[in-house]
Amino acid sequence: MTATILDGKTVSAALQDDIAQRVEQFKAKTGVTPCLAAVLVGEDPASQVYVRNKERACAKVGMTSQLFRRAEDISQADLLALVQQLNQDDNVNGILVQLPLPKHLDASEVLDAIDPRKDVDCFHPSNVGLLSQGRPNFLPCTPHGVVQILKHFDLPTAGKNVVILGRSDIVGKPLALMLMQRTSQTCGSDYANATVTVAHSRTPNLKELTLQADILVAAIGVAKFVTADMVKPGAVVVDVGINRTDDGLCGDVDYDALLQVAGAVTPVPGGVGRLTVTMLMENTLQAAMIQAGG
Ligand SMILES: NC(=O)C1=CN([C@@H]2O[C@H](COP(=O)(O)OP(=O)(O)OC[C@H]3O[C@@H](n4cnc5c(N)ncnc54)[C@H](OP(=O)(O)O)[C@@H]3O)[C@@H](O)[C@H]2O)C=CC1
Ligand SMILES: Nc1nc(=O)c2c([nH]1)NC[C@@H]1CN(c3ccc(C(=O)N[C@@H](CCC(=O)O)C(=O)O)cc3)C=[N+]21
Repeated sequence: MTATILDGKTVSAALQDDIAQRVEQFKAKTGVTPCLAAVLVGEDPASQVYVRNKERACAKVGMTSQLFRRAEDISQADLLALVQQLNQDDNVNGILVQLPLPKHLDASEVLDAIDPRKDVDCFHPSNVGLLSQGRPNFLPCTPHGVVQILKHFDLPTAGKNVVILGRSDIVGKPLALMLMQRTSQTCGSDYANATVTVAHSRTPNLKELTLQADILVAAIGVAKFVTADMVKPGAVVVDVGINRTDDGLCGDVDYDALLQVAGAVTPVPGGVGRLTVTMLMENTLQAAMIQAGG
């Protein structure tokens, strides 16, 4: 058996064409060009990849992007002041503060300071609350990207056992929230209604769990952690990991070995990461529309 490769590039290109058209219409109607501001403190490698690809994608769909690079040793007060400045800037529709932030900074305080209407990452407590209640304002980019890939390849989640490795606020937790709902805001009830298990570093007997998964999502940040013996034959494997190794970028799953076992698998690069960027473009357009009054 050779797994279907869930190519994120095709999915992303189709969605970006649609976003570009809606950006064009929005511009024609309002005269406003949606603008995304990203704040990058220090030099986290995964963030560098993200920042580069975001700038390209903004240009592609007809939006503007601004990057605010700050030194590793920026103070909490200076970073909060930057966020306030972007909150108040009417030309900025979306604000994204790259994570992780250096250890001396209080990330929660910084993320809480972002105007919820510009919170394109969906990190603000009010946006997370709305998401958990099934009435989201923004959908978090990476989890939304995972759902869009599954939809594109006609792999519904309803009634399926989904096992998510990782419980972070950026991937594992919001993805679990989305998939356990009765319906997905963008993809309907077939792309929700899963039975979700979330595993983490304190989960014993991980392999017993992963072997139960119809859909296995890896988001832990450990290169090639998921091996072929952990996957049920025919299962769908979604690899969210972005790890930099001597051989380039690689995900959290042993991709080559899994091709012989899984029914379908996302590559890294060229998988979920592409969709994260694209769903960020979608959220920036949504933010601009909300700020323009509907
Ligand atoms: N493709 C994309 O668009 C994106 C990719 N990423 C990538 O995804 C990966 C995960 O990112 P993120 O969620 O931010 O990571 P975090 O480091 O915030 O969280 C990692 C999670 O994995 C768990 N974990 C770590 N090691 C193990 C293990 N050996 N067994 C079981 N669970 C484990 C941790 O458990 P515990 O909670 O107990 O510590 C934690 O819940 C990274 O490679 C990151 O670069 C991130 C965002 C977007
Ligand atoms: N506030 C915040 N929000 C995030 O969503 C966030 C973050 N901080 N910090 C870093 C992680 C990581 N992340 C990636 C997104 C896209 C690619 C991406 O474009 N990946 C391409 C890479 C292609 C390439 O250039 O080689 C791919 O996988 O095909 C990678 C990584 C978002 N993150």
